[in-house]
Amino acid sequence: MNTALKEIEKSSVISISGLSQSFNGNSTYILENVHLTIERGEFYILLGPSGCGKSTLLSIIAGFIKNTAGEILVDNEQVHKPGRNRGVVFQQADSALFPWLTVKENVEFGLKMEKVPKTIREQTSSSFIELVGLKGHEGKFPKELSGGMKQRVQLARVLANDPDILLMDEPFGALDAMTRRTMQQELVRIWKETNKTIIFVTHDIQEALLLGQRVGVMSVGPSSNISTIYEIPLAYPRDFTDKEFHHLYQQIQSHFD
Ligand SMILES: Nc1ncnc2c1ncn2[C@@H]1O[C@H](COP(=O)(O)OP(=O)(O)OP(=O)(O)O)[C@@H](O)[C@H]1O
Repeated sequence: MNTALKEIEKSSVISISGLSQSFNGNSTYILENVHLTIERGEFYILLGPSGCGKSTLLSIIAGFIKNTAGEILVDNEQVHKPGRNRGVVFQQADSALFPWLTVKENVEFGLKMEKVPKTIREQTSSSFIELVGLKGHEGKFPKELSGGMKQRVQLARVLANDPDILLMDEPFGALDAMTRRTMQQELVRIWKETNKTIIFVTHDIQEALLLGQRVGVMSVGPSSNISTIYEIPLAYPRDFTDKEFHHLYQQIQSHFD
């Protein structure tokens, strides 16, 4: 391997090569020959039509699913199970949060499992509850919260475990348009404040362009892979009425026409 390539591999936090996936011994691959390199601190979008395999790819990176073929390295180690360096945020906060625990208890759950002392748990939950904008709601139960607030709790709980990488699977897909827009703005702020690496799955081109530094467009399945990668040169906060935004939107849309 040449020196330049070695340098890229060293700085990349995720490196996927020749990855393929089928289920139940089926000869049809859902994902076929996927290559992907993600840099530390990057905000990367996986964009593709429904059913192309976005969630499957994210679950492989999370270590929930073992890939059928190819190689996946996170922090230069082969992935074969979930790890503390990866935190997952799901679309449905309702199934991710514990309904019998308060906001504070939900956020502290992982730390409690790790036997982190109470005072540190409290300091950590308090700072992440503040970061996601839920100060004053610590004692509420999930059923007392709106959809957007529940997603904030899920995010605070994942951040409290301090993973380097956030894997987000259409986290705002179930929210109304206004809440979704607020959450997108908040996520960019939180990403900037925490320097996390984010891989964010969506099928919404506007969302992809509002959030990502790079957008990996997945082809229609089966045998899907990342067909084109767009570098998004727009500064944050992004404006979807911007001319360049509109131009990029149309370029990406043309993959699905
Ligand atoms: N555990 C599984 N067993 C069998 N097939 C599966 C399994 N998980 C996913 N699939 C199939 O793999 C394909 C990709 O599914 P996946 O959920 O990854 O797509 P997606 O792009 O995330 O879709 P959406 O945007 O609708 O959530 C689908 O055809 C799905 O039926």
